[in-house]
Amino acid sequence: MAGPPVIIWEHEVKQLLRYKELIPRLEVALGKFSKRDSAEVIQPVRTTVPLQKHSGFLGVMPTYMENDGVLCSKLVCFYKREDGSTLPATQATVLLLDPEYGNVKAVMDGDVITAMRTAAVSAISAKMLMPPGAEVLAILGAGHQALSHYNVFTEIFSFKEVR
Ligand SMILES: NC(=O)C1=CN([C@@H]2O[C@H](COP(=O)(O)OP(=O)(O)OC[C@H]3O[C@@H](n4cnc5c(N)ncnc54)[C@H](OP(=O)(O)O)[C@@H]3O)[C@@H](O)[C@H]2O)C=CC1
Ligand SMILES: O=C([O-])C1=[NH+]CCC1
Repeated sequence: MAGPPVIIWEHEVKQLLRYKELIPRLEVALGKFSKRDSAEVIQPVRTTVPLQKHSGFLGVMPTYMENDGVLCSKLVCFYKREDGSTLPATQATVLLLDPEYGNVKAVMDGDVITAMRTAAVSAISAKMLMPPGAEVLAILGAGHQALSHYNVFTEIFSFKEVR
């Protein structure tokens, strides 16, 4: 069981996560969530702690998948930044725990996970809702989410133009 947690740094997460594997896994996880079966997924609504002095929030996002033996939580801080600020708008960490013993098995950089997971679920919903023959992808903003959405949408769909 125990032993120190593995630390998975940002560059390692980047190497390990691929949309072509992430999307099918998320589709399965979303399907399990929709079943409302607590042995499949327990995922309470995110708890947020206001960081008023810093115009931000800490979000705590736990999930337990009993049948898959997965217990984890994301911790994400997000902020309203001043115009022109170079500080990150969000910073996230994901903890993986052993559900039987409760020890932390892995501490993962959550920034790439946040960027890719969020874009991947947008792509999954677009697969279902996008009109066939859509030719133009429009993205508002040009930050982290814009880039990850650009990456996944251009990887799995064919657009003539991106605005
Ligand atoms: N649902 C989820 O799971 C997640 C949601 N988010 C949300 O997604 C959003 C983007 O996050 P992220 O990409 O990390 O943030 P970034 O700070 O990397 O990017 C934000 C972008 O929005 C632009 N922007 C800000 N204000 C305006 C405005 N008034 N009009 C037009 N553009 C504007 C910024 O432009 P400029 O740089 O010029 O200021 C920047 O390009 C945030 O609201 C965040 O909370 C993020 C992660 C996960
Ligand atoms: O779910 C998430 O990771 C976030 N929601 C808003 C900012 C980050």
